[in-house]
Amino acid sequence: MSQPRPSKKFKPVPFEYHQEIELTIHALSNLGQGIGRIDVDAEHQGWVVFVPSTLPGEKVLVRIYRNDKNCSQGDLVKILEPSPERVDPKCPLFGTCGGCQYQNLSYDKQLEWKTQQVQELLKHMVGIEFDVEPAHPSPQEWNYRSKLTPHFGRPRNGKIEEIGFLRPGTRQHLVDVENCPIAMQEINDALPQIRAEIRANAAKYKKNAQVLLRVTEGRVETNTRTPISESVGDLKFHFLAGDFFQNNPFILPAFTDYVARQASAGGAKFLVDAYSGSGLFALCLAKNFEQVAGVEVSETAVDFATKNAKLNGITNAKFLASSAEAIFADITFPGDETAVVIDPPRKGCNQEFLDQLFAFGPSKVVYVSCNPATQMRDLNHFLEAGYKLEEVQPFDLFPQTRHLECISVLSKGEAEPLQG
Ligand SMILES: C[S@@+](CC[C@H](N)C(=O)[O-])C[C@H]1O[C@@H](n2cnc3c(N)ncnc32)[C@H](O)[C@@H]1O
Repeated sequence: MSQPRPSKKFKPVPFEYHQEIELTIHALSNLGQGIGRIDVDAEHQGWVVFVPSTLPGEKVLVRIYRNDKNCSQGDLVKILEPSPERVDPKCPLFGTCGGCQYQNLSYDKQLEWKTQQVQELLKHMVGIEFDVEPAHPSPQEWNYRSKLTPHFGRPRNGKIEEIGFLRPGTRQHLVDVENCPIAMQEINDALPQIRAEIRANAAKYKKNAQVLLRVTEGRVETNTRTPISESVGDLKFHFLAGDFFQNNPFILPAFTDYVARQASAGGAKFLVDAYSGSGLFALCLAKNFEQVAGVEVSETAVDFATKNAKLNGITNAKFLASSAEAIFADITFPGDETAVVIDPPRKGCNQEFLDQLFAFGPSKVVYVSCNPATQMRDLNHFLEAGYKLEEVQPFDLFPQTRHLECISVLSKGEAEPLQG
């Protein structure tokens, strides 16, 4: 058998290509990989090695495939001493499919690591030691996702091959996914027929594509332009199947209740919901405020938010189609009596938005984020502008994966104790 050869770019320091080393894993990275440190030689002491599918406390045999400037990357060859927290993954594709990173870790430990990850980001990116609240668990650990978007490549020799998700660490290699244990049962029931239809219509696809499967009222919708609905507590939301809506419905009542409790704790009379989508926070929180304004860039989402207010009999909320960067131009609420909920896309807030927000000067800010790293970057600006960090509460909207939502609560001046 011929020996595997490195690419021309391979840098053979400090390890040779496919060198096997024993390593003890001590932490998880924010990409969900195990992190180990090893003293390689006098020049490379405490050298960091990243290894997917490994857990803290485990002793493992690793095969190195890349050396970077400050660290190396390896593949797991063998677990020499497993962690007591290791569990059997539910999905036979775990480790091959890039969708989940933590199926091999008990759920309690997943939550602990997510909490610790936020704590460490606060230390390293904001420079503060802060007691993060324990991550709020999802009531459902499996079959929770109401949306799945499997990808597929354009046909080769007239045939569509894999329909699924990227392999870990690649941008083009797909793994075929027939069933996904984190997707709702409705999605898994619909998948075989949808996959068969894609393959039967292969000639239609000239480029790489993806298919949407979105659960609504016990069925699956695939047309991104079809209006669908979802209930959160006693409110009903309509939105286009392809537009943004949080995709773990089981945790949403606790998630929105937390935001409501925090936003109203300081006694603000008015609420601004920036990046408001189809009105989730604005409408769930409206009963706690005299007036509410939502701002959102997607005109269809604003139309739905306006209709959702009417549908739920809410009369004190209005929605504006505008970029959040120009959000306060049309807001007449007094800043010191206003709470602001911010829920931006993964890239976080830009400076233009933050400058405007600080000039408006809300008494309270509840910052909801699906990307704690950009949230921590932004928190530095809040602290510089005189806001105080009151509480940081991760919510696990994405069990079995490295993802989480993180809520940071900020107030202007002195923090007031929470009621109730
Ligand atoms: C993470 S989603 C949150 C939506 C809503 N808060 C929810 O939970 O359903 C972010 C939203 O920001 C909107 N968005 C993106 N860039 C924006 C911008 N510059 N100004 C206003 N809204 C923006 C997107 O259309 C999307 O609806």
